[in-house]
Amino acid sequence: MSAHERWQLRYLDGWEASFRGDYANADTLLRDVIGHSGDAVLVTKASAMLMNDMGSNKRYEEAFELANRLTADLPRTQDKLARFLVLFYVSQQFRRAGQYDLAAVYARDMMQALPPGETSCKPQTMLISVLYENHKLTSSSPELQQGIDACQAAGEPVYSDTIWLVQDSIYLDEGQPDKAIALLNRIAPSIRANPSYYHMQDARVQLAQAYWKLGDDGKANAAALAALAASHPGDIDVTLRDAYEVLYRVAKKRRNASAALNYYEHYAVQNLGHLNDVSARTLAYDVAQQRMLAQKLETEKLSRQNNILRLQQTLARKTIETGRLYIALLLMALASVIFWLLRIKRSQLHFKRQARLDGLTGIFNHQHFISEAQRALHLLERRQGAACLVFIDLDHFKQINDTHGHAIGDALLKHTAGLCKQPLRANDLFGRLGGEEFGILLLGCLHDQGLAIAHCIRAAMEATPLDMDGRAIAFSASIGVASTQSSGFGLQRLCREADGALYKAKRSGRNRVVAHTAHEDPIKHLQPGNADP
Ligand SMILES: Nc1nc2c(ncn2[C@@H]2O[C@H](COP(=O)(O)OP(=O)(O)OP(=O)(O)O)[C@@H](O)[C@H]2O)c(=O)[nH]1
Repeated sequence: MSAHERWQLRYLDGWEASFRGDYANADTLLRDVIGHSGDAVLVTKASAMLMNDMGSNKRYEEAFELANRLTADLPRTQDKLARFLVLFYVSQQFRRAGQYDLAAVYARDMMQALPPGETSCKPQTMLISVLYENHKLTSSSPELQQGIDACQAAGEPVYSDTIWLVQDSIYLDEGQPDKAIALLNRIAPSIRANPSYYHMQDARVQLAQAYWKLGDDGKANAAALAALAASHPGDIDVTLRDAYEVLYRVAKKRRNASAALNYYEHYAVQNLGHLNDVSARTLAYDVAQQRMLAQKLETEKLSRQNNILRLQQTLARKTIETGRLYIALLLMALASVIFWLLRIKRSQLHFKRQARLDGLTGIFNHQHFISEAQRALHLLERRQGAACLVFIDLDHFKQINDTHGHAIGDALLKHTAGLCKQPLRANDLFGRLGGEEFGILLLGCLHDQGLAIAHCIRAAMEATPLDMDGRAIAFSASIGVASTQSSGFGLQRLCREADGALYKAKRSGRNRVVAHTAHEDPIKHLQPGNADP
């Protein structure tokens, strides 16, 4: 057998044990199925069976709690047979507790989805029992005949007998004992053919009651005694109570006081037992309902707490998200501030650089050249280095301007700057001192080296006229040189002496280099191309 088949068999064993009245064994088997089979349908069927057994064993509280669980699970119970069983036993359970409206609802539910092989016989029988106990039937109610027809058509004689016995009780309640006897006689063969302890007892007691009402004390007595004889010792039930009542009344009528007292005592015991049972069932139902309500309230409380927790979590998440958003915004703001600061810094640097440079030639302007030269000389002095200051002034530049125009003059200034740069090293300083005058500070350069560079520049100018659309514009420059070796590191002095040398170069005929010398007659006019010794 497969695992499923083994559990199915275990459930059937439980059912059989229950049917036999072996409730202890049935309890074990059914609980095993409920706890371990893992089969939802079997679990539902076994639970319904267990609940019915509990009811039969007067374990009402457990039975009602199980009933509540089963009814709560009903919407999820899809299997038709399992659902049918649950409804059947639950309806019976609620009827026992006097909850007739609920019991009727479940009995009617049974008819809505009949499982294969089932008819409306059982649900109708259940409904008739409920309606009868709720005093909602008369002997002419159509439900009775409809139920009997359904059960006869379905071949369910036990259930037909149940309905007939209900009808018989109604005849007795309505004061029609002759009809009750006639009906009992009519159904007696069926009851005998399908013996059920409860039906037999019901039939005997109802017969006793009917004969008593008709005044046939002998037959009433005999029927009641037959019911007692068939009962189990210690049984407490409503039929025995009714049987003792008939016996008591007959004995009393016969003025048999001791028998009457004896039967009355039995009657009282049965009646008390019955009443106790009824109140136990009602109480158990109430307790189960209260527990369910308490559980519901607890569940609602937990669910409310869960909702609060969920809301708190959502709030915390939102707070984190908002925090992240703020951080992101802050970072973005910071990034844009940094970006703008960098841009500002860049343009500041650009403007600063622009402010240091000469707009036409791109070399240092006068002011920057002087400040840089000062700084460099200061450093050089500490290192005991040497430098040469070279002043260059274009010759007759006014004339060039006048002859060729101011634009050509500008182009020549740029051309001059380009030529001057050629022999310079990276750390040499070069600036435009104004108009057509340029200054160069040759760093790390001895007097002779400076002179050689100055010659080189002058020669380059002479040899490289400005080319303007094929027109060669010749030009020259006069150059004055001063060296730290003879003039010291003071810029002012250096400038003065370089300027003096330049002046001498101009005065001695231009296009030449003159070096400042410390001798009394330092001026030596150098012819173009000749170096100052
Ligand atoms: N094109 C142009 N001319 C300028 C600029 N700055 C000054 N000049 C001109 O340069 C000329 C300088 O003339 P001067 O100081 O008389 O000197 P020079 O004509 O070179 O004569 P010497 O220096 O004695 O040889 C003036 O005509 C100025 O207008 C400039 O940026 N561009």
